Amino acid sequence: MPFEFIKTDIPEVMIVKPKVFGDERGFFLETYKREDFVKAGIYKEFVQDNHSKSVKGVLRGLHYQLNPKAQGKLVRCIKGKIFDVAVDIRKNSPTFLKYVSVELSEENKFMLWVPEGFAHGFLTLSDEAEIMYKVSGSTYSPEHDRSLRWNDPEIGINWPLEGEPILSKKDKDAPLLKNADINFVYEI
Ligand SMILES: Cc1cn([C@H]2C[C@H](O)[C@@H](COP(=O)(O)OP(=O)(O)O[C@H]3O[C@H](C)C(=O)[C@H](O)[C@H]3O)O2)c(=O)[nH]c1=O
Repeated sequence: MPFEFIKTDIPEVMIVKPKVFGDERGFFLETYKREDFVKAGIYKEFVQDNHSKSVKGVLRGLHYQLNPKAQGKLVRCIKGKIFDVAVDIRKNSPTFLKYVSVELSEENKFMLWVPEGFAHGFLTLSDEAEIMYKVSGSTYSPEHDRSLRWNDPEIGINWPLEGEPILSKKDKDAPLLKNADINFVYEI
């Protein structure tokens, strides 16, 4: 099995550890294989691939797209290191507002599966970091794109910050949860 699916404190959120084949030339790894991910319960079709680069201290998030354009994300860091976070924002979920955080890096090659119904964000820990992530469910829909304040005390993410983060205007002005537009409902 080329992937190890590691459970987290939130059942739907998984850390995916790919099998890395190293040799004197470098390395090879499979970064996605539908049959293995379906077996692990990640069955939604991927419809878009994204790639972003950030300098140290950049914090992107917390972002999500509203239903019916919700997105799942399979995130990996191909250069540098990030502190990646998935927050459960599904109303009446037993893990509502709980979050999973994990360091994803060029080194560890770990991936984080962020399902629909979760807000996603990350802090850039290395001088530069590049992430590539597969998106399931819906393609980008600006009308459904939403932000949630990165440091909302109701969520209380313990970001490993060294000073103030570098934020986009959208993220600086993001609403707190109590004012946010969220329409995810937990389904058994
Ligand atoms: C997300 C997205 C953005 N764009 C355009 C819209 C803006 O003109 C520009 C930058 O967008 P934004 O500032 O929203 O990029 P991020 O701050 O990296 O947002 C992403 O970062 C967090 C961590 C996420 O999980 C989401 O994928 C996404 O919200 O790219 C597109 O054309 N397509 C897209 O799918």
